[in-house]
This record gives sequence, C-alpha cells and structure tokens, in this order.
Amino acid sequence: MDKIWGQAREELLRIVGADSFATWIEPLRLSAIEDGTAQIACPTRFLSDWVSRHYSNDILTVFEQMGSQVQRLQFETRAPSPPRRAAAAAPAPRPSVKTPAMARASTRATEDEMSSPLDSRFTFENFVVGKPNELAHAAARRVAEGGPVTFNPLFLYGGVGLGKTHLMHAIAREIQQRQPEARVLYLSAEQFMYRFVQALRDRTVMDFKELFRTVSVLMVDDVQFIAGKDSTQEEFFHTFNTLVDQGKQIVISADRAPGEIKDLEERIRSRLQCGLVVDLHPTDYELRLGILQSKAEAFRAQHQDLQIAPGVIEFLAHRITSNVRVLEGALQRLFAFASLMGRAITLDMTQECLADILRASDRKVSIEEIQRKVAEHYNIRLADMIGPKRVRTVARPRQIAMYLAKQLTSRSLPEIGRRFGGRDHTTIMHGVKKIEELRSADRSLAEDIDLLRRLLET
Ligand SMILES: Nc1ncnc2c1ncn2[C@@H]1O[C@H](COP(=O)(O)OP(=O)(O)OP(=O)(O)O)[C@@H](O)[C@H]1O
Repeated sequence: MDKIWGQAREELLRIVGADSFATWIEPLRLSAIEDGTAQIACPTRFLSDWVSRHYSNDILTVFEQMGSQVQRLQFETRAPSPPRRAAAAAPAPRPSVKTPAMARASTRATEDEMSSPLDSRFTFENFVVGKPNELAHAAARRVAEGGPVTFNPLFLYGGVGLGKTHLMHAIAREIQQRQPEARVLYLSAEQFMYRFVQALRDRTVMDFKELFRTVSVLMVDDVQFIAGKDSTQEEFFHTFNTLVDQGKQIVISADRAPGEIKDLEERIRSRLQCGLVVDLHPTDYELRLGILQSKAEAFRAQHQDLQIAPGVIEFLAHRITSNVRVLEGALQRLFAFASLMGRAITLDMTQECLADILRASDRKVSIEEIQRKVAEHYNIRLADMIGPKRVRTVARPRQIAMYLAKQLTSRSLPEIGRRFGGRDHTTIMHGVKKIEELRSADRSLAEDIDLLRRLLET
C-alpha cells in the first residue's frame, strides 16, 4: 500500500500544488484496496469531509492513470500509521519560516507546522522587473527591507502565474535574512482556515490566537479563499486588527482586488484596502523577453553546450502571452528536449516541440465559454442565457455575455444571436449598446466586466 500511495502522492503533488498538498493530502494514508474501493485513512472527520468533497476526483484520476482498478474511495477517520518517508513523495524539506525566537517558544511544534516552506528559487534576485510589475516589486522590496511600517497591509494582487507567490516568498526570505530574530509567519489562507478549524475542534483556540498575535510579520497568500467562510473571516479580522494595532507588518496576496472579492465581509474589505494595494499586471513583450533571457542564462550556466538559435527567445516572448508559469514550462520542455536529443534549439524544433502550447495560446474564447463564465459569476442557470426570461437578474447578465461575445470573439451579430437562443441581431446590438452605456456609469459593473474578461482570457 505504501508503494502505491507513494506513487499516487507524487502525482497528486503535481496536480494540486505544494500548498494544498501539504494541507490536505499529506496527512492521508492508503490503508487498503478491496473490490475496487480504496480505503483512505484521515486523521480527522473535518479532513475526510473536505478531501472527499474537493479532491476525490483528483485521487480517482491518479489511480486510473496508474492503471489501478480503484473505482471508489472510502474515507475513514482514524489516526493513520506514521508516514514512511521512503515511500512518501512529499517535497524535499525546504527552509521554513522560523527563527531562533520561534524555536525557543513553548508552542514550537505548532509554529513549525503552521509556517509554509519557502521555495528557494523565489528570491528578489531571480525576479525580473518590468513595467507591469515594477510597483509591486518596489513595494515588496520596501517591506522586506524592514524599518518603520509605512503601509499596512501590503496587498498584492494579480492573475494566475504572474509572480505573487514568488514575491511573497522573496519578502519572507529577505526579512529572515536581515532580521534573524523576527518571527515571520507565512501561510496560505486555506491553511489559516484549516488550522483555525482544527484549533476549534481540539479546543486550542487560545493557543492559536496567541501564536498568530505574537508574530512580527504575518503573510497570507490567496486571501480570496476565506471569502464566504464566516468564522474564519471573523478570526482573521481580529488577528489582523491586533497585529496592525501593534504596528506589525502584514502582507496579503489575492487573485483580485479587495473590492472584487465576493462574499468578503465589508469590514475586512475596507481593512484590506487601507494599506497599499498594488497589482501585478499581465506581462508585456519586454518583460517576457527579460524573464526568458534570465531563465535561459541560468540554464546555460549549467549546460554550456546548449545552443539556442537567434530569434527563438523573441519568438516565444511574442507567442506565449498567457502567464509566466506557462512561459517557464515551455522553456523547460525545450531544454529537456534539446538535451535528450543532443540538438540545438532552433525555431523549427521549438515549433515542433511546443506545438500544443503554441496552439493553446492561439486559442480564441468561445461564446459558450463566455455564457458559462458569466452564468457562474452571476449565479444564474446556464439555460437562462439562451432562454426567454426577461427579469433583470437574468437579462442583465445575458446582455453582459452578449457584450463580451462581441468584444472577445470575431463572430458577427447574427451569429451571436443564433447562439443566444436564436435572438435577432438587433437584440444583440441593443444588449451590447446597453452595456457600453452602463459601463461608463456604473463602476461596479465595469469592474465585473474587467474581471470576467481577465478570467476568460487566461
Ligand atoms: N517577474 C518574474 N521573474 C521571474 N520569474 C517569475 C516572474 N513572475 C513570475 N515568475 C515565475 O512564474 C511562476 C509562477 O509565479 P507565482 O507562483 O509567483 O504566480 P502566482 O501569481 O502566485 O500564481 P497563482 O495565483 O497561480 O498562485 C514561478 O515559477 C515564478 O518564479
């Protein structure tokens, strides 16, 4: 079982990412596989509920990929046997954010568990600065240099893969190096919630509060995760206030601006807005070029025989515009391919080796995707997008979808009309005009549209 689970964990780590893995998958063990059912031991009921609701599909997919006969999962709440490191696929231990002061504290075990490990690649030196991220970078540097707290919190936001986590790790690492006695606690909002719920269950809330309220710097990644989770928000709010009152620095990241996070309590929203809010804009050509050049240089420092033909880096910077993570992935694949084949990286080879990525970044948004995203965003049924209902709560999102279809696709008005349940092109024209007018008058609608557009374009 350990061997199978070790293999499955490796794959799960890749799928769910290091943070979610450490929080949700790491504590699980595979106890048996019988008649197509995998029995998975979870240390707490909460964990088993959460994992079964959010990660069952991922786990089943991984079993399927491994060629196993597992069809169902059964979660049991019982203390798992201690993990066997040899079979485990947990990430190699990386330095975690803890300090000598933390080690002396009586709650040491909890603090160690609480902080997320830092990725050693995510430093300021490795962060390439360009127009789209210069403000975020400057603010992050300022916070990392320490000194009097000038803006609190620092709120960094931006789309997927644009460097938020990189900057957060760089700040944490730099503070740690400059002020070894500072207690920096860095974790994701998901982990904050998990630890809080665990403290509630174990009746150790006072320890939890004490721990969070005595740190020097609190850094919380992906704060949008706590939206809609009432008691976690409440606890976060109090922690936040106590630290700000004590003049302690807080750094927060999210995938959108505080004003755009739905189901976030108003008082938290306004607290988050009262420091410095900076965003990481989508990359431009120059920044992509800079990032590619710096990564290629780093790679060539270790593989001197690697040849990259002129124009390849420029070609990639021009063609792959989605985000830095995709850009990095493309480059890594190219390097791996070139060293395996012992070939120089030419333009032809790049096109052949990255055909799928290049096709995907060519991809145009479809009207169906627009309808689906808009329906999800406004919580209406997808069928209402094409149906006849005229109530405002349905008609307005429908018009927004029409507007986005006009903006983001090259379809004609009659074609769009057909996809909206056979409506006439004049109805589409009217919808598009209406939204254009409302956009300039209604700020929150304009923000909604920008958000949807970003979601659809990434
Ligand atoms: N300006 C940059 N210079 C160098 N590397 C970068 C830059 N921006 C992003 N990266 C790299 O791109 C990858 C994705 O960045 P990161 O994980 O920080 O994104 P993110 O904004 O946190 O995304 P997500 O919301 O998906 O977590 C990382 O490997 C990071 O090192």
